[in-house]
Amino acid sequence: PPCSTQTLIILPHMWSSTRTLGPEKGVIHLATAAVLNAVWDLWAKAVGKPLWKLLVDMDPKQIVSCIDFRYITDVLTEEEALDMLEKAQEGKQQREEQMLKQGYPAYTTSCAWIGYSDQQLQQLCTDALKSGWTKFKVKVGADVEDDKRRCRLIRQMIGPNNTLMIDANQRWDVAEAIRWVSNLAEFKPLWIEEPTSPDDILGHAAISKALAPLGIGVATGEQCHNRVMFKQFLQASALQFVQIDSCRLGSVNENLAVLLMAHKFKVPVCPHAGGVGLCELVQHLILFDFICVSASLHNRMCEYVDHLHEHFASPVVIQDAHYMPPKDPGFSCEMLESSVKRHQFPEGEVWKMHK
Ligand SMILES: C[C@H](O)[C@@H](O)CC(=O)C(=O)O
Repeated sequence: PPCSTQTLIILPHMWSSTRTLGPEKGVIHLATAAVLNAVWDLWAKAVGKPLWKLLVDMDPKQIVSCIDFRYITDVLTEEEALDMLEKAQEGKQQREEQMLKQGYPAYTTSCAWIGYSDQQLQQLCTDALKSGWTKFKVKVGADVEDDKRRCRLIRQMIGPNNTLMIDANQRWDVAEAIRWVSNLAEFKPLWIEEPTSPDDILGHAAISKALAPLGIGVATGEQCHNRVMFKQFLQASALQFVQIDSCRLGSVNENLAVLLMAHKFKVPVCPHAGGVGLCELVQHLILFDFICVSASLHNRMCEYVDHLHEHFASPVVIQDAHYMPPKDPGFSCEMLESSVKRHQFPEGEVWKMHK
């Protein structure tokens, strides 16, 4: 491969040299993550495997060697991680075959962005139900009466047995979040996503405790910048759904640490994928999670949004609301040259059109 495992081990430790610009957060962390994601893409391409298969075929010791355990050994040691991975070897082949056959369950965010008219909601929901979707996420937080109307509309359309989640994108303070979500409890959301600041771990814990009697969980993670924050969210029982992001965390390496910590705390991972290319990348990580870590699909689902896939050389394949495992070698992150050219700032035609 273009880089040995050794390289993937050393690179995370390079981060410590940029600690004044982070550490392990902000643009430095995002940029380092992008470089490492590219290295994982090259490695998978070099061995002719989609990344999920490269990870699944790796020995547990090799997986563990890619993880930086600094700052998380109080909840997950290298020995515990290895033990978990070795235990999950049992049934691995069957789970891989299950994924190849049925794919990984997904939910859609594409029916209910804030600002859609009721007619749009109804049409998009109708079309999604016809395509086999059973899990729907509704954006909330602008106006509580508007949220009630939209959630009522969606719940009426999808029925009582399908799954509804709500997402506030960090809108509220803690008390406001509890009040607002309690007003939406009648629609039985499985989770409230990003109810408050993504940095407020104890705030999430208070919201989680207050909403538990209503059967509503807390989901967060798309803006959670590193494994140390996820560790504390898990320690504080501040979330019931871990929403890893393939580009926010320090690449595959740090996502591996979070998948294992979530498994240790028995908290399901439901990845964030609401931005360009995020579906393409994170599908690899959640396939690895099911096949080699959690071995469970209970309360687990990967986000899907239906935009911008046309810009990728290996766009996601969704069948009956499931992510079908990628077949092309790599991390599915290669963008079409034509798309890159058109969107190149400031000479690309997309920019010239708006002059
Ligand atoms: C586009 C951003 O990722 C965000 O707005 C989407 C989001 O919060 C989600 O998909 O969840």
